[in-house]
Amino acid sequence: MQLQVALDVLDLPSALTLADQVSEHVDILELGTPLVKSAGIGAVSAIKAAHPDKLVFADLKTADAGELEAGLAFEAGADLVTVMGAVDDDTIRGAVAAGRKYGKQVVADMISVVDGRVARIREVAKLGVSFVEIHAGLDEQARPGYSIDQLLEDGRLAGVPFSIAGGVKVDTIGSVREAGAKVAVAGGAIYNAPDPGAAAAELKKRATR
Ligand SMILES: O=C(CO)[C@H](O)[C@H](O)COP(=O)(O)O
Repeated sequence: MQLQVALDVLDLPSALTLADQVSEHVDILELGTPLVKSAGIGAVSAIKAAHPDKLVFADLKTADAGELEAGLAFEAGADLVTVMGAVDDDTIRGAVAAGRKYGKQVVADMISVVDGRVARIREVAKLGVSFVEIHAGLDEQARPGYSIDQLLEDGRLAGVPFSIAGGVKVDTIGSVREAGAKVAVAGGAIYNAPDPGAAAAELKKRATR
């Protein structure tokens, strides 16, 4: 299973510093949505230039104009982008068309799709995305009683390639791997750690056990 670090910081210098600290232990460097919004699409190019050996993931969370927005990120050097799994099928189709044009990957972020999530995952997979990200966002995670377990169960049931995002930590990444995830996404567990490099190394060790 691959490990993806979510660089959920708000400026490019901080993102470059964090990427330097963790890159040797991760497979994918994600520019978090707040980073892309605050630093601009040029941050994708900067991260890719600094780490050309790593896959760069632009978490656009595109909700409209899928081909246009995905194309912007691919032109900037992204290897993967997100389109929202909850939006119009034509928006997803457009992002997929851009992926085909650039030879890059499109990931459907299933954030906020809770009821009927397995069925929608299967629908979106048929639209041509490379995989789906079964995802509980920061606001959902903050609610009392949140558990990653339902994400894992839906991944097991859906039967399509998936990643998991939503508070992946040292004590849950083994379950993420056992559920059959292609990628585990970790943000806070890495960037909030006293030593992000050591935190990423420990997660990677458990991701590939
Ligand atoms: O896309 C995101 C929030 O919308 C985060 O990048 C994602 O949830 C991973 O971060 P964490 O491990 O802290 O949940």
